[in-house]
Amino acid sequence: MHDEWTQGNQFELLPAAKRYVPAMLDAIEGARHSVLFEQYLMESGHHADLFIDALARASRRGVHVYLLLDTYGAKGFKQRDRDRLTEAGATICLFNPITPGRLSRSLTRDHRKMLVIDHCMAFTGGYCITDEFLFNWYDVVTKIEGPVVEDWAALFSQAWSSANQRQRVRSSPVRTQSNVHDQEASGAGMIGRVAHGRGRRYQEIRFSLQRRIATARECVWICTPYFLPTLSLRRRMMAAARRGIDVRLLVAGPRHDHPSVRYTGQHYYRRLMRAGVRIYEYQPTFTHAKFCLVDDWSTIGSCNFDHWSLRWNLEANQEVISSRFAHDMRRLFEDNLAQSQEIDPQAWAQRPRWKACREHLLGTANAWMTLLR
Ligand SMILES: O=P(O)(O)OC[C@H](O)CO
Repeated sequence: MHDEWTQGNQFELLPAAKRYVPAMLDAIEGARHSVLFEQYLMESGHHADLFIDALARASRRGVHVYLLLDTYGAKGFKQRDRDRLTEAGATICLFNPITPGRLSRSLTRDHRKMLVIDHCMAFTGGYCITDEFLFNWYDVVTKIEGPVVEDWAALFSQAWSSANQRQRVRSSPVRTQSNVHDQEASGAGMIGRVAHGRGRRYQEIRFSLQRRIATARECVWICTPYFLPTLSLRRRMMAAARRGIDVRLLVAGPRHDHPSVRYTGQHYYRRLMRAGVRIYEYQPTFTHAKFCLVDDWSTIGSCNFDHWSLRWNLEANQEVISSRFAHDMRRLFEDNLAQSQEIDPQAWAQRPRWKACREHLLGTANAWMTLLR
C-alpha cells in the first residue's frame, strides 16, 4: 500500500515537455487494459487534444479509461472535449464540486498529477494539461515501473471511490494482471514508495522531507515553483546549512506565472542565505517543476511544499532511495542550476528599499492568511 517502500522498481526522469509528453502519449497508445488519469489542471487546447485523442483511441479499442479531474482545475476543460471522451467510452469523475456556502470544504482540491497504464507503468511530476506546459513552461516527470505502480493505482482508486460516493458514478477502476511480481522476484531495480498528503489530515510528504533534511549528511537540494514554505521547513533548511550541509533552493525566476508568489517567497531569502542556504532563480522560462534531493533520497511529484499543498490539497509524490537515481537527479539539478541566477547575498542586501517592503508586506500577509506553522 502507498507510503510503504517496495523494491525492484525502475524510475526514469523525463525533463521538459518534449520528453514527458511523447512518453505519456506512447504509454496510452500501448495500453491494453486500463488507463487511470488524475489531474488537477486541465484546459482545452492543443495539449489537451493530444491526450483526448490518445485516451479516446484507447477507449475505443476496449481499454478501460478513467479520468479523475479536479472540479476547479478543470473549469477550463470544455464540455465538448469532455463529450469526446465519454462518447468514446471513457469515464470522467470530477473531484469535490464547489459547494456554495462551504468554503472550507471547497478549498480541498485534488492537486495530484498521475497517469497509470495497465497497473504496470505510471507517470508523475508537476505537469498539468494546459498549452503553457506544452509550449512555454518547464517541468519534470518521472516514469515509474515495478511494484510501486500498484500503490499509485490504489491511491487513484481511493480518491475515485471517495469522489464517486458523492457523485454516484457507477463503474470503478479495474484491476488487471501486471508483471510486478516478476520484477519483485528478480530483486533488480530501485526502492521507492508513494508518499501522499491529504491537507492537514495527513501530511506524510511534508514530514518525510523534514525527516530527511534533519538527518542529511551531504546535500539538501529543493526545487519548487511556489516557495511559500512552512516555518518548520525553513528551520530545518537553515539548521542543515549551519551544520555544513550543502543546502540549495531552486525557484522560479522573473518569468513567474504568479509574480506576487515570487515576491512573497523572496521574503525568506535573507535569513536563509545568512544561514548558508544558496538560492537560485531559474531564468529561461517559468519552471513549474517540484523535486528534491537529499543525499541518495529523492522525491518528485505534485507537492509544492507550500501552505496550499500542505493545508488543503490531495498530493502525491514518488520517493526513491537509490544512488543511481540520485545521480540522475543531481545531474538534472546541475543542468537547471546552470540556467539559473544565484542570488548574491551582498547584492540582495542592497536591493531597492521598495522591493524589501513589498516582500515584507506580502510575506506578512501570507503568514497571517495561512497560520500554518
Ligand atoms: O498548482 P500547480 O502547482 O499545479 O500549478 C498550477 C498553475 O501554476 C496555475 O497557475
